[in-house]
Amino acid sequence: MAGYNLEAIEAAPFKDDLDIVIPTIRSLDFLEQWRPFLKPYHLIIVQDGDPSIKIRIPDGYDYELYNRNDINRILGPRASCISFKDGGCRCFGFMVSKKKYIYTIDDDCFVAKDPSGKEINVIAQHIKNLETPSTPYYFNTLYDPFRDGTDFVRGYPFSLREGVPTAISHGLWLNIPDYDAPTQLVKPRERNTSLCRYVDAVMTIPKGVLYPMCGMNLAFNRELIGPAMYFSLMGEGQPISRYDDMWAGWATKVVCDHLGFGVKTGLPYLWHSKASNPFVNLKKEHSGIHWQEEMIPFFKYLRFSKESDTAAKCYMELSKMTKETLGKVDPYFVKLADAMVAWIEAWEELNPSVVDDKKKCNEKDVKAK
Ligand SMILES: O=c1ccn([C@@H]2O[C@H](COP(=O)(O)OP(=O)(O)O[C@H]3O[C@@H](CO)[C@H](O)[C@H]3O)[C@@H](O)[C@H]2O)c(=O)[nH]1
Ligand SMILES: [Mn+2]
Repeated sequence: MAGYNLEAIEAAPFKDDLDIVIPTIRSLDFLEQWRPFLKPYHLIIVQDGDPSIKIRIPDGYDYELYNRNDINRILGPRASCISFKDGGCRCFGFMVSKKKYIYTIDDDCFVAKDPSGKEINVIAQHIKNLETPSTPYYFNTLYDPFRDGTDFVRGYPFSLREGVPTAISHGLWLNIPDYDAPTQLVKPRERNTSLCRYVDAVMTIPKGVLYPMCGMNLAFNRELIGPAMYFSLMGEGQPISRYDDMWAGWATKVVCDHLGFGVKTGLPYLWHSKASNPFVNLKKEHSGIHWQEEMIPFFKYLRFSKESDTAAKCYMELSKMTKETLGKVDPYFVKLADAMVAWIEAWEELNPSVVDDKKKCNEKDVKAK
């Protein structure tokens, strides 16, 4: 793999460039097992539910902890855009981070082993995925050409071999797969534990193709796509749940396609341990199962204007399109569209440097002319 020193990426944990965001309603004992891999990093823990409950965080980790009182204090009226009693609250951690990369993981996920029995360093693999280009415009039949021991195949145009910057790295799961409730109900004992289901591949999701992004083993470049990584309004008071990450996945994919960024899926795997209750999940996600037949064509056919040249501008335009088109499906989408605006306004208030720098550059350009 020309030009990329995998050993350097493996060794350099990028600890000053990456925050780990964990949504939780439980204690964080799962971090004990992750210590060899996650301890060097700064954690942003978003405690959901009752803020008066004290959660236990294992010693030795460097972290900041936010509960609902903190979210309300920091965001004021805009706090209503952050889900309550739903794992989607994690996106608050994306907003308050100041780092280039985010890795987000659920608290029922553990270290998995690859077919050789070696423990998988999810951070090292995600960083490799994010630090090497994506190839969304032409499919490479040997999958990720930037991995050690592989390359572009014959017939791959040299004009496309530079690839594009990678914005998102979507990891997978052994043991409990991310199934929806109906599938869980008909296949209650299905486990992804046989090594033949360990697919040793990383691939770019082609431009124009959507995918079901799961939030439990996910990394992304905050500077490229952060403002669009809004885990939509779910949980208490909302008619839909367990679609927070799906919405974020569809939205970030269309924004990446528009801005020329890439999305990869595949390695790394982790071990998902907790099968949530399929009957509870059915109640939570039934609207999503119905509405996704409308949401997916909406994302598939939408087009951004050329003026939308940043993730934040795309997201503001997406909010308008959501209200106009999906608002006819259900009033929930009108509320969601407003929440999307509040999210961007809050993001820009907490992250002024990027927005202001862009404005200053533009003003300088104008003066120079
Ligand atoms: O009200 C809540 C519920 C959960 N959390 C935290 O969010 C994650 C995920 O919770 P859990 O593992 O119980 O949920 P799953 O049924 O496995 O589904 C989630 O995992 C993915 C799909 O499998 C997707 O991320 C979710 O749909 C944990 O860290 C909980 O502590 C919460 O903050 N608030
Ligand atoms: Mn889970």
